Amino acid sequence: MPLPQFLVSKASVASSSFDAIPVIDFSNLYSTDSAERRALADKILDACVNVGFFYLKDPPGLPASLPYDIIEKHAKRFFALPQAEKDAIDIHKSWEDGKYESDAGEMAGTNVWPNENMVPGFREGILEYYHAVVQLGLALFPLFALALDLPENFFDDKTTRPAAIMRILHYPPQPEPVDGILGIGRHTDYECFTLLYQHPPVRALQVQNTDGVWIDADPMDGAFVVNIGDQLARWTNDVFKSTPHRARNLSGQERYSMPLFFGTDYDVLLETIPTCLAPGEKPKYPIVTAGEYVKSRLAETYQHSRTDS
Ligand SMILES: O=C(O)CCC(=O)C(=O)O
Ligand SMILES: [Fe+2]
Repeated sequence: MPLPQFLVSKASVASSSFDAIPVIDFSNLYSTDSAERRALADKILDACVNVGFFYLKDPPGLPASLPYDIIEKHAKRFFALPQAEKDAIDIHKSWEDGKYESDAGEMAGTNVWPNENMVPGFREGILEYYHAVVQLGLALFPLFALALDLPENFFDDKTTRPAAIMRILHYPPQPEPVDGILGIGRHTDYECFTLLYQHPPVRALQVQNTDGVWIDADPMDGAFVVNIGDQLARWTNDVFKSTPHRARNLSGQERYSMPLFFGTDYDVLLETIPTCLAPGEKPKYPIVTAGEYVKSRLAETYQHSRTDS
């Protein structure tokens, strides 16, 4: 059997660190034309190898008004509720060890919803949006596979009930540029990839390049931000970069965002994909299941709050 071709030799690896987040047009995401799919996968490969982030622009079937309306109609009303109402569904109270393995289907763990009378239509609106973005995320797996020189169906049997956890985040204006006090400090995501909606016009997200410089990833009309998480980095022996990022709201206005974190089924082994190893190169990471990995990272995150490291 021929040795798999080492993927990085095919990607165009940049000679210097990135200074902008690449924008990729996804209007032909559902194209069945193999040349168009290859061209899209090549752009994804380039972004994942060199940056670990890209803007996913103009996805079919997901109008920019959908997430916009979710924030305007639902999220703003939810965050404006009295603190006691929000405390009742605090994640520290609802998260229980082991719940991540729940067979609930689309959600990992049990969802806890605010009282319908307090935010009418919240649950229905959020679920409609959630399912639309899950469809979008599932359509990315075959393209990541293609980018990695794997059959497009490589992830199919690994994403039969994938982890797809959505958060709705509210960042009150941050008075001072002090890391770790408000906002999210420097971190990497721990699933395969994240699809992030940022509510315009507030700027807050920054991505750290390999020179340590923070590059702005501002909200862009009609575009989601996609970033590679640690699971895909492990799987690809760091050929795909899981790049540190942070969000600091220094705008003086309220900021809202909605990340959706996509992982594989929790029993899937994260073992190095052969196309990601140069001849003679050894895998960097011990093999663990996706579930063990996420569980250990979640435990870390919720024991300590997220702060700059
Ligand atoms: O709100 C943002 O822009 C980023 C959120 C984020 O990085 C995260 O939740 O992991
Ligand atoms: Fe993140």
